[in-house]
Amino acid sequence: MELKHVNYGYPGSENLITDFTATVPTGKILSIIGQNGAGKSTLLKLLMGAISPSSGSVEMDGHAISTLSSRQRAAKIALVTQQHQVYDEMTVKEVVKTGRLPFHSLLTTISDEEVRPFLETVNLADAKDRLLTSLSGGQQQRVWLATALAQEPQYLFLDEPTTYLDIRYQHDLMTLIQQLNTERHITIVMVLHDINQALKISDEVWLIKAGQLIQAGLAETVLNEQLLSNAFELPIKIVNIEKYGPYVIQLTS
Ligand SMILES: Nc1ncnc2c1ncn2[C@@H]1O[C@H](COP(=O)(O)OP(=O)(O)OP(=O)(O)O)[C@@H](O)[C@H]1O
Repeated sequence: MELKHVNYGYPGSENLITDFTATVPTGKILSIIGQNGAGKSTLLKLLMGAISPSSGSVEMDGHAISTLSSRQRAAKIALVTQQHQVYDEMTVKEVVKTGRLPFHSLLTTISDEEVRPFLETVNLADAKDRLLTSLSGGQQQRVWLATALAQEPQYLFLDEPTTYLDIRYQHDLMTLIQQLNTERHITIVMVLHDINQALKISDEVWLIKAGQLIQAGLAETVLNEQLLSNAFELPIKIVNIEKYGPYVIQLTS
């Protein structure tokens, strides 16, 4: 999947994404890093085909993403975001069944058996009959992940997946994401605010600033003091912690 010379501005706004060219590494974990408002979520929307570039192209397997129907896109790409539709009256298993809709015409034809493996993957099989709203924030996040996995995607996009999660859930989620990548060969694209998490989990990083790519490449190469200080306009130092590796610290008091 790649972006070629992409420009994009929201209707009525100035251009936001500027001449953006980069390739999503197939089968790897990619993190997009940059300041609030830099355009990270907009890049995910462009990659998903949810919005179209004003110029340039977004391609998957050599074809413009815009040529695929929304059902075809949903069978290849799944997204987990913080902005959820309201499903007040739905049980956990019913929510996960919505992830199977690219393969069915009606929700009612999807059996409980069909969604069980996805609930098991996120350790929520026992909660299948509970109302979504009765679960904690961290559990609900896992329901959304199960729903995305039910799409059996080649690409899994996660927009700030660790927001609202405690450090235990964050750790469990990152472990699960790594498993999905290594065992199911799902290409992962994540927007992350925690640079240390990105450094630990990502194969590659896109570092962006004001809608432009500063640098794309291997995580440990891109996440260096100079480029991070430039992207965030803050003094940043990277220290080496024994038995852990590089750790990014921000030097303002
Ligand atoms: N639907 C929209 N209509 C108009 N402007 C938008 C829309 N969505 C986002 N923007 C604007 O585009 C810019 C980039 O937004 P985007 O959500 O892509 O940034 P981001 O890097 O993901 O930010 P954050 O880290 O805060 O989530 C922001 O200035 C935002 O206000």
